[in-house]
Amino acid sequence: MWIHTHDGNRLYARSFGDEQAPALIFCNSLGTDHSMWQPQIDALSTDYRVIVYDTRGHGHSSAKGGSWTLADLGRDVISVLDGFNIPTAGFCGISMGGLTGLWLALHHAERFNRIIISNTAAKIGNTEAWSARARSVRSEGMNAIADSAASRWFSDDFCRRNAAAVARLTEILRHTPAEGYAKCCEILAAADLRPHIHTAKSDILVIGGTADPVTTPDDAQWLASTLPHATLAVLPASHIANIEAAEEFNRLLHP
Ligand SMILES: O=C(O)CC1=CCC(=O)O1
Repeated sequence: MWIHTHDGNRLYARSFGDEQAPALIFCNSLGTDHSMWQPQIDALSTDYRVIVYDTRGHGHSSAKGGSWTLADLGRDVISVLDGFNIPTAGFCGISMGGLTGLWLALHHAERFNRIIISNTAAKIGNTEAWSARARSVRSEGMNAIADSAASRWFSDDFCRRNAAAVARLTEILRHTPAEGYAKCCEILAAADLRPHIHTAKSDILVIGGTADPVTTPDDAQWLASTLPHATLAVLPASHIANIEAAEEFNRLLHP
């Protein structure tokens, strides 16, 4: 299904499972697409209506307009729910998708009956590095960033044992439109929810990865101790914990 956003973009979205089942919407990380949630689609769509979509600028979704903000990513989630006529849902987002979940907890808490944020932080990385990455993909293309992705996303051991799965995800990054990726880097350069998250009213499950070099276990710990209503789970994984520790991740979502 195509979802039209408030600012003229078009999002590619899919629904799996019984339309009457409780809805759970997933929000992907930078440089990936909806297919990163295949382990969750497989495990959860028997009991949930699983909604996945490609974040703007990624996969089949468009990358129109001037600069974007974290609010645009959050409003896109609401547009997807509205497009499927879903009044309330669970939300699960990873990395940039997790930061989007924090924004939703602050601005649209009434639409979510649970919020799960994985491998994320209230401020991911630093502003200058994201601006430099945006400049680099615009001028050099996606190859360099794709060649180095596996070491940011997965542990060495997981890469050795799961070369095909790792290659699949890094090829998605290689084929992500540079402009869409760059615009999302600029969102991350500007987004900083550290001053605000103490006001969040939602119950939030924070998932970290023991070996995550991007959003570290300390970031997860800080989130869990600063959010007023949070639970922390740290999985044996690097940054893309929903794939590297898929079984444990699914157990947290479907206790
Ligand atoms: O640098 C990466 O590729 C990891 C990452 C940072 C934010 C995000 O969504 O993914």
